[in-house]
Amino acid sequence: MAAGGSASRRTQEERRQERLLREQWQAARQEAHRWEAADEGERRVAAQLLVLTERGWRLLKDRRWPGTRAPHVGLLLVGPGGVFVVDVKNWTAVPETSGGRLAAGGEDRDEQVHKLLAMSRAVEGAVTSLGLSPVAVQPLMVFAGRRVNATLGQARLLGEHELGPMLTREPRRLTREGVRAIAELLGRSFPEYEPAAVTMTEEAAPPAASGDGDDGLFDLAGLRDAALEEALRAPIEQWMTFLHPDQVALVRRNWSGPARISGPAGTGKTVVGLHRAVYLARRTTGRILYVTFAKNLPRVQSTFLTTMAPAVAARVDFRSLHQWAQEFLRERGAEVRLHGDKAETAFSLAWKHAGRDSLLVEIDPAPHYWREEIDHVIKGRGLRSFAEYATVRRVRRGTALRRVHREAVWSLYETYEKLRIERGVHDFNDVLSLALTEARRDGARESGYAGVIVDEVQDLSLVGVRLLHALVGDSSNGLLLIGDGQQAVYPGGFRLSEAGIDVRGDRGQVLRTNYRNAEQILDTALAVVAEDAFEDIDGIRIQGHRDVDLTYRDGQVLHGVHPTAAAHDQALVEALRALSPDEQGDAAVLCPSIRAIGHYQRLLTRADIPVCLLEHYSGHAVPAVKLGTYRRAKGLEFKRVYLPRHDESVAGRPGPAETEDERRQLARSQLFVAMTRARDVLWLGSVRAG
Ligand SMILES: Nc1ncnc2c1ncn2[C@@H]1O[C@H](COP(=O)(O)OP(=O)(O)OP(=O)(O)O)[C@@H](O)[C@H]1O
Repeated sequence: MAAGGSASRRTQEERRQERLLREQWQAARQEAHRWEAADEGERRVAAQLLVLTERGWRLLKDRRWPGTRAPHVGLLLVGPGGVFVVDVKNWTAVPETSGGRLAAGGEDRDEQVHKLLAMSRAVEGAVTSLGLSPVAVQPLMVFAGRRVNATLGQARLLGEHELGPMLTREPRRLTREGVRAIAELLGRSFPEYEPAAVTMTEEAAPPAASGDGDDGLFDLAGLRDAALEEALRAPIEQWMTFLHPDQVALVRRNWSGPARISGPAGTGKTVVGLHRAVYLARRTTGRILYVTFAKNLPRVQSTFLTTMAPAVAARVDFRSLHQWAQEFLRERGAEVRLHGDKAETAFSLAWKHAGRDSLLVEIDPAPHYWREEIDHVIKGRGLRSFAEYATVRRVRRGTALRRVHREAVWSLYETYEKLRIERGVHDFNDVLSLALTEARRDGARESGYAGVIVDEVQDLSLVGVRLLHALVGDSSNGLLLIGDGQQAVYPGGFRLSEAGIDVRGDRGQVLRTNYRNAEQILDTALAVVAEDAFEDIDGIRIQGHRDVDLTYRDGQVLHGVHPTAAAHDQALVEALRALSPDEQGDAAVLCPSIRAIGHYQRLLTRADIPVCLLEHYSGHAVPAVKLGTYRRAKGLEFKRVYLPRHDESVAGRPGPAETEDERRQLARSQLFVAMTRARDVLWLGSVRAG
């Protein structure tokens, strides 16, 4: 019954929309018919755009571009889907795109695209003062009497048939008020060419479109379906369209070589990175690589970019560094035998032969610390000889090692390598080193990437950064590194100069306004790392307690100390149960270790609270509480964040290890990252000691 009822409501709504559109189309045809400067094809295209003006869009005709000798540019269209700079073509020859150029009838017509792009850039510049990102400005060439749907770099090419439905399907990014403000600004910036340029013809008779079928390629059914979908679609998030003007300036910046954007947590670094990816994808015909260290983040970021700019999404590759490196090696036919477990076994044996009875146990008896030393210091930095290791600055490894200790580490490393090679397997570091060798063999021009953007760069190894640099070299706008040394969640580190990357002067930019966290939350998080000065990847030392500008938002930090672990867990369950399903979907429980994840997954499942592990999260709304480690939460954010037993990982552990301070500092950085994922509510659970 219910389904039948909704089907008939849908049919009624379809009919209503169709009637409305037909009326609007006929009125628009009559108005367009009176445009003197246009021929019949252009009038039909104009009529389609006039239909949109009945649906919340504003059309600015015959605009002049002041201060240039460029001819007038035709139409500017502003609507819920953004700003479109429109050039209508009524060519007798069929438009073709090949080799990234526009042609028709065997003649190159690419200069037409260049003119349109130049105008589009002028429009992008004009709307910067309103904080409108270039992603919301699109050059559009429309072909009267044709069916076309293509992109050529930044320009979209649409036929008369596709125009109305495609524009109606654009993501909803501007409100009615936004459309009005932008149209007014553009009206002032690009005045009408000449008041007389668009005049009425003498003959004001209605054209032959009064229902006798002469609708050209007007796709009534397509537009009807798009209009029905539009009513159901929620607007996309504000940050996908509007930025701070300083952020827009970074998105549009022309850098003569590698560049870096840094800034404390929540200052919009990733947001700038995503807009920049779209900007570069539109400026070039090449591919853009967007890389992070974390495995789950690329999926989430790809979802965001697809929502922001569906037309270029397929040209931006979101990858984790290791995933990308493996694909790269496979494509080149290079053999990779990555086998984490067998490599781990090789290390365990190496520890037995060359570690557990060595001097190293004086410093730390746990093999894990020495595994990290090999991974992050020796192999992560691509060290080849003991001479190099003997003198290397061990960035973010505060525990001092004397020469005898370094000799013992080197002997452990050599034993591990021998056993690993005997087993015929590679570890994660080997994958990056092999890829670096391949990339250097090919040279930057062969990589096919017009731009590489690295997010959370502080988590990469030196070899990883060298690899990504090798893909684009020092080309203009080639490499953009985004990150914040304070949020390093892995041991070890490097300086950019060691990778041969120079970001001095205007190529190093800092963002300072936090848009994410309520003040109380940020204060609580900063208190954790207040004493931990750190060295950023540009080699500059920064105090733990940084000055950050806050955008006003109210929030809460709830700290509960419970007498027992069971009472603590019960309090967590009750806090999550009190949330509505939507609120649960915007909440995350974060833990320092994988073991703790298992515990809380069982706890929440038993309490019938839906759970989505962060490793399966893709950025789409899911009505379930997210659950993952602090490391997995990197780069993400949630309205509510729950940190059970949050103080235990940063508390000291019993035992003599000299590495304890270093470990605790790393644990504080991880806790800081976890806390700064919270926008509105940060729940901190503790179990009373003793
Ligand atoms: N100009 C802006 N206006 C409003 N909100 C913004 C703006 N820029 C960014 N934001 C919001 O700020 C939040 C943080 O942005 P983003 O994730 O890019 O920060 P980040 O610096 O990469 O953070 P982190 O280093 O902690 O991962 C996001 O919710 C984003 O929506």
